[in-house]
Amino acid sequence: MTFHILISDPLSEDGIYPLRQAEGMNIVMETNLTPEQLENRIDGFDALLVRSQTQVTRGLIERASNLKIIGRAGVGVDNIDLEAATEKGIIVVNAPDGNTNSAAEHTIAMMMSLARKIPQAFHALRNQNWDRKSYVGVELKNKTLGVVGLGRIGAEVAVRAKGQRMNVIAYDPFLTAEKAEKMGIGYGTIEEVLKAADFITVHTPLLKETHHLIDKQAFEIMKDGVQIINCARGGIIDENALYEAVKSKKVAGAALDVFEQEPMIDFRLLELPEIVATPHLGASTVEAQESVAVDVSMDVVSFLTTGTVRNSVNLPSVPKEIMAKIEPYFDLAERLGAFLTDLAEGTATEVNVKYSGDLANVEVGPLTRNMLKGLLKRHLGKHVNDVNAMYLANQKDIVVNEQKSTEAKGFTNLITVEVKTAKETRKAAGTLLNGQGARIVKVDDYLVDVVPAGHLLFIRHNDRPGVIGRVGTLLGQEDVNIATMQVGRSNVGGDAIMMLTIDKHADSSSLEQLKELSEIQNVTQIDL
Ligand SMILES: NC(=O)c1ccc[n+]([C@@H]2O[C@H](COP(=O)([O-])OP(=O)(O)OC[C@H]3O[C@@H](n4cnc5c(N)ncnc54)[C@H](O)[C@@H]3O)[C@@H](O)[C@H]2O)c1
Ligand SMILES: O=C(O)CC[C@@H](O)C(=O)O
Repeated sequence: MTFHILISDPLSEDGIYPLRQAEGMNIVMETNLTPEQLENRIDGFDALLVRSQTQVTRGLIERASNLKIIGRAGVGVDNIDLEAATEKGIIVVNAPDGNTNSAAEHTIAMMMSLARKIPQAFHALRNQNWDRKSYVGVELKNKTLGVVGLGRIGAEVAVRAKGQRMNVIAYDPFLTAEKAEKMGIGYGTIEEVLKAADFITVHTPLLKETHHLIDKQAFEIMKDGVQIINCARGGIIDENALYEAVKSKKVAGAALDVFEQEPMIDFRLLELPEIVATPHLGASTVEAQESVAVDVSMDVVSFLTTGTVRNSVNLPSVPKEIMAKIEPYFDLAERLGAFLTDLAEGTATEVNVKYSGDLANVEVGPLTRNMLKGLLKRHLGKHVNDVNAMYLANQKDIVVNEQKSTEAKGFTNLITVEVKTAKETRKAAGTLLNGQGARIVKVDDYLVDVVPAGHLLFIRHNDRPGVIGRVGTLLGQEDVNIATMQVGRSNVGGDAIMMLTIDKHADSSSLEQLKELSEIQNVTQIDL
């Protein structure tokens, strides 16, 4: 089998070694495509690898009929329409750690350039202007650095700033007093940080909540003569507000690596002598580029060949040791979902899944997603997968509830799925028998023992003598061979069920004839 991989932004050749080395990978590197050319090119590719330049829009995703995975060689995924990818069942992976050090070093380099006006002085010197008066800087020592967003990069910047003997104060919604104390830094609300700092550096992702986090009001509460660094994402700082704040001398200087519109940046900003800038170079080191490309290439190979990834953005990652425990149940969960979608009449409105016994102590989200995949696939088609199953269930207004219990009714593990539709509520439970594979052990309130595979007939009937014989005879006449049969009843002469495994799919006329037999209430065929 060959997988087709398109790389649309420049990636380190050493970094894509895991892709080159893996078998069956057809790698196409086209890094100069316009958005229109990319839309025309994408169809047929299984994987797309990008950095921050390629805009992976809904339009592009819609044209990618075969795309399974998008790899972002870097951290920020704001250039990828995550909702559109999730909707289409495309997994998005990134490389969250590979460029942390480079971005932190770049931030410090930018802060020092700003403090000592190095780019401006160099520019003057290049123009043969030996000017020492205009470029008097300030020391970092004993100044306060305000860090907004103390994640991977923010924390590395804080550590390095302390090395410059700066006082560091940070704001991050997840920053605790213990963590701040351990790092030897102060912490406060965003307002407290903005008020206290001589230098401010932002390290949040660009989200709805962080868009223009630093706006006109934010500048107003800062110290006069504050200096600002943005090596995170354009858009966190409102560029118009920054322009005005620099013009009015409220802000003494700003160092920008990222811009609201890249590469078409607002060049007005660069006309201000107080601003130093680089063209999104935070991660542009040999080491970072190799590292992020290796990370993302490894995840792409792993996903295409084994279906597992380490750094998914739109699918919760499950630790390896937990995955090893739950993976054997994936197939059972999916088959239970498929079984119930055939068994229950009407459209599902609520699905309740109960995990019992051994499964009560593990992360079961991936099992629920597999069950939903089985449940939805019948009606929504093959594109339903682990990535979009929960999303699609929400979209279809299906309420999904998970429950756990240590009590498994004599089984070591049990998955019970109850599906409610407008017409009825149906239930099935399955278990994984040690060494013998999966079994459905209960349908509604009847105990059974059926391998959840192949063609099944579930028949409800009145418990009367001769019904089983008539069903067997009719199926024989229709050339449908019965492989196994289970029977059960609520009480003598009451409601009863038959669960048959048959060797081939029974055609609709055979099913109609079965339904017409006396004492038969209902016949459902299930193909697993
Ligand atoms: N310039 C570059 O080339 C470059 C390179 C790498 C990363 N980045 C960017 O740097 C940023 C940080 O990356 P990271 O790897 O440290 O991410 P991260 O996820 O480790 O850290 C982000 C932090 O921001 C915090 N945060 C979220 N909303 C916040 C808010 N409203 N106020 C304060 N804090 C908030 C989060 O809690 C988290 O701790 C991202 O935007 C990333 O895209 C840029
Ligand atoms: O691709 C790049 O060089 C930028 C990467 C950086 O912005 C990131 O978010 O990881």
